[in-house]
Amino acid sequence: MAYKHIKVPETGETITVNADHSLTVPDNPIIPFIEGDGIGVDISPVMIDVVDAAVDKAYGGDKKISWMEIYTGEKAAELYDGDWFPEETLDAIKTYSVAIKGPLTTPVGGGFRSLNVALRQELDLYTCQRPVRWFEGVPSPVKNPGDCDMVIFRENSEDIYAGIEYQADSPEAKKVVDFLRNEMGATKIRFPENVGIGIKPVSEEGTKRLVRKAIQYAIDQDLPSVTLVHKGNIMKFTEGAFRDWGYELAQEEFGGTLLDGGPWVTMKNPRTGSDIVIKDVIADAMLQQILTRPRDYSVVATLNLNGDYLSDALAAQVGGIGIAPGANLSDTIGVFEATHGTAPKYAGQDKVNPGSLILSAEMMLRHLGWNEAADLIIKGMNGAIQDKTVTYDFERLMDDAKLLSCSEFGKAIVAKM
Ligand SMILES: NC(=O)C1=CN([C@@H]2O[C@H](COP(=O)(O)OP(=O)(O)OC[C@H]3O[C@@H](n4cnc5c(N)ncnc54)[C@H](OP(=O)(O)O)[C@@H]3O)[C@@H](O)[C@H]2O)C=CC1
Ligand SMILES: O=C(O)CCC(=O)C(=O)O
Ligand SMILES: [Mg+2]
Repeated sequence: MAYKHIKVPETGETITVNADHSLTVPDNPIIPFIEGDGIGVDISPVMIDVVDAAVDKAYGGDKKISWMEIYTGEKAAELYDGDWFPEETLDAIKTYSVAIKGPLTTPVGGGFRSLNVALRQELDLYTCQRPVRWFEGVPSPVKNPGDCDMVIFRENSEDIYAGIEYQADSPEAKKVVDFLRNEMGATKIRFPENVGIGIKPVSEEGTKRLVRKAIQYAIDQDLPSVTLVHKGNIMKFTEGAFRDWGYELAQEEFGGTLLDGGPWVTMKNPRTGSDIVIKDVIADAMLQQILTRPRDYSVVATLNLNGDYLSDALAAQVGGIGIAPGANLSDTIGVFEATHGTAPKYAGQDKVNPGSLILSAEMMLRHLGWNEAADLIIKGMNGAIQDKTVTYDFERLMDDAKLLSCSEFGKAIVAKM
């Protein structure tokens, strides 16, 4: 395909997705990357260097990634005459099936809607998978950070992130308010004359496909529980329905049965025979449970906004969003990205922790089946942290640590592979 600004590497092949959604990965796959805004310029090149070193060391030159830059955000706006979200970026991700991205800026209160959310929606990347684990030696605000070992499955395509919102005083908001009051009998809009309105769609299909992924992950990794996190006591037909559909799915598709009359469900792992409990926790209680009883939680399935909050809260428990990775997944496409944003005050200073994006790449390598290279990244990360050669975010909380720049930390990881 001829692109306007994307340069397809001269060497490299396309990853193919098979009918059963498995991947056929050539030894020299083309992988598109978005550098990202803000600190993207710092962390993306370091991620690429670390991944290249891990792949080279693991396979002695038999495998190699051909990186292909694609554009969204500020760099796209410059290249594509003000188009922040070029169509050919989406085309490239669809063609090459696996991509990785740096963070993208979203203005608050007005301006364009999130490009990150738009990517997830346009490509139907309905699962946001964010593992939360502690690396020995990483400074943490809690006493036993190692007790926190969870994987968040955040629904990534629905909820208030759908962006159906009407500004206060706009004709649209007035129309919706009139409809709600006059046709739906809504009497509890406290200030109907001057109110912004947001709509929160949550569907059975959207919920079940996410919870299915979470339960399947618990089966594949032989984990003891899946916790549905919701605010269903207040938002009964959206968050409450999420819980009910989750329990329903566990029974209908995974042979689960009610535990002591319900609502919790228990099921056998069909692979290992061990018990998996499907349980639920209301979202506010969950935010204290993760601090007081983290060992009770393993896989977490939740809605979009709860998942956003939980991701950063859990990341803080194991050392911060400097090492919080993630993947956005559809059934056929994977776009890997850090949990953090563009941290604009640090942009271009070669200062921040590239760990989140590097660990997102580590997830990407496992997605490709390149586990040997992924293992080397973990080994390198562990080694650099144990040597106390770290970026500012860890150094400021550690005794006797050596402060490294973003790029130096990447080199320290490579040296420890
Ligand atoms: N997926 C994406 O692309 C995301 C994009 N965003 C966007 O990013 C922009 C900025 O958002 P903001 O709320 O400030 O959140 P950020 O995650 O960008 O930054 C918040 C704070 O987190 C810490 N931090 C972030 N990244 C790193 C890192 N790599 N290493 C070390 N510390 C880090 C810094 O803490 P400290 O000050 O303590 O050093 C930073 O000030 C917004 O436009 C937002 O919409 C936000 C989240 C995700
Ligand atoms: O899109 C954004 O700007 C923020 C997204 C975000 O916070 C997240 O995905 O965790
Ligand atoms: Mg977030």
